[in-house]
Amino acid sequence: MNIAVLALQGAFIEHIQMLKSLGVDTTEIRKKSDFNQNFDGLILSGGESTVMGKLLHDLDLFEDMKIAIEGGLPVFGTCAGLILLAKNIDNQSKNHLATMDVTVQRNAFGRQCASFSTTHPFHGQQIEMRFIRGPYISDVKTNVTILSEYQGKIVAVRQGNQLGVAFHPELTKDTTVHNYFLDMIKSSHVAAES
Ligand SMILES: NC(=O)CC[C@H](N)C(=O)O
Repeated sequence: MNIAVLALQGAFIEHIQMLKSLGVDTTEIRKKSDFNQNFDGLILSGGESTVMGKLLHDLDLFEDMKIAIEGGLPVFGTCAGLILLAKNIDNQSKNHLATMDVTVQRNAFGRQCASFSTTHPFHGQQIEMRFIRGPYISDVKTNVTILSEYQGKIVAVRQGNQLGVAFHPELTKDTTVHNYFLDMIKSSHVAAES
């Protein structure tokens, strides 16, 4: 298995380290030609969604990425990565890849100094969740499955090949969410073969 990680800005190194600890190969996406290689899934890390969104355009990666995700490439967005995937952003007019039928509210849990960690269920399993200026998901269409809510706010969702979380699993030692993503990819392979 080989997972591409958008490596322009933000917490991408931590995703790469976690994937390596799970025995998964990684491809860093820094320029358009990196995206032509073969990989099984894509991770969009936390960071600053406005910066990453702009860089995707500047580096001419935007269209290729949007087409690949819409064509079924499994994608996992954490925090700013989730914002990149959202079709609607409540407190901002400009969206980015807009592949996921969710509305997000940026910086919904307060400023950097209001960052916190908690133990909370994700898809029925208690995991450590670390929130750093994270968004929450204020609305989803019926084709979106809610995987976690924290204090009445949706913080993890899945829509087909797309997984989005408002927190930072890559900054903890808990591999549950990454394993969930890897299982999504494995079952999409099985579906494609049968
Ligand atoms: N930790 C994060 O990824 C923060 C996301 C950031 N607030 C944004 O809107 O892009």
